[in-house]
Amino acid sequence: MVSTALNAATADGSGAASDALVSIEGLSVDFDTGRGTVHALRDIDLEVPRGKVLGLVGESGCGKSTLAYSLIGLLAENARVAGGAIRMGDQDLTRLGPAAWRDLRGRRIAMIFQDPMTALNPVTTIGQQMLDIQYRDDTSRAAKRARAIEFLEQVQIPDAPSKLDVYPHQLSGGMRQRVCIAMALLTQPDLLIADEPTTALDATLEMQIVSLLRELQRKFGCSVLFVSHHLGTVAELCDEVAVMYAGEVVEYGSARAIFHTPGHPYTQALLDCDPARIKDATRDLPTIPGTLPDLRQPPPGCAYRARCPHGWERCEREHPPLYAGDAGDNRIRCHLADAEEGAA
Ligand SMILES: Nc1ncnc2c1ncn2[C@@H]1O[C@H](COP(=O)(O)OP(=O)(O)OP(=O)(O)O)[C@@H](O)[C@H]1O
Repeated sequence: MVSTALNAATADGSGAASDALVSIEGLSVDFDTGRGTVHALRDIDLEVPRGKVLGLVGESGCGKSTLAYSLIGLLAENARVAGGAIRMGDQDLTRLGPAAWRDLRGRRIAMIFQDPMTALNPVTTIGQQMLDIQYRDDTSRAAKRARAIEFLEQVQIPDAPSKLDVYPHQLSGGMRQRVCIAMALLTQPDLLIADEPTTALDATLEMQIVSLLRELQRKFGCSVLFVSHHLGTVAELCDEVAVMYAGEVVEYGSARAIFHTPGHPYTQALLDCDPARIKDATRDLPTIPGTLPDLRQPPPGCAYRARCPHGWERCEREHPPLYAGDAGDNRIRCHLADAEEGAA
């Protein structure tokens, strides 16, 4: 079956009907700074498939968090949507005002953060915070309390009723992140955004949280946007993957295509640098030579050109569109994938 995330960007631009929960269409986001405008997202086309996990990977500074925060209306004050739309149902999220966002956020779209303390109020008990989230529900306090306990049990917190009375600092980091997941799922959102949710945890806890997320995503049927540096975690958890570079999506497709037949030289380089894939433990960890371009002045042509081992003159001159990849269910922003170029 063709991946749902691909339907909006069919090579011929026909935009076949798809089962996307969210369609990001030509989204561009700028940050205004005293030293110029940072073009953090440039013409992003992507779909978050309904009931699946979409992974977002790429080097630090490529725009992953900006994309994630765009989807929940939490961009920094100096951010500006410079173009495009984020469609969810009949709404364009880029046009929502504060009241509409308050209605949507936490109810239909929820987020878990890298540092659970970002989301938890340090001076309020876990129980009170979980009651507060249910303020819209027309149920008794006892029913809300029971639901809070039920969700703490869903995230496998032992002796859940007793945890309602504790403060966040009384829990371990792993337990705090479980509480955040319980709080995020409490309103049964359609979309859960997870921005590096396991980075602060050790490897064992990371795997526990990832398998918990997978189990809960299947149970609740929500869509998940999972932002991570850890390719192994993304491979474990995600159905589809978007690879970002310098504010653009440079490749996307099924996790199978991205990890087994990567088409973009940048995706290949990312995989080559993944510590989990390097068999020879005595070797120094390889890195991708060069640095991200200055996003105040993104280069014309291919943004990866200066670091790419394959680049040629066309890459400097012509910005590559998303071409269909060999895997059949991936799209690649690289002239190497241009079938006509190959045929020439
Ligand atoms: N508030 C801001 N003002 C100015 N520039 C910003 C702001 N927030 C992010 N940026 C810039 O936008 C670009 C994208 O940043 P973003 O945080 O989205 O990347 P990222 O891929 O999530 O990185 P990381 O993995 O380190 O979180 C970077 O060049 C970053 O410096």
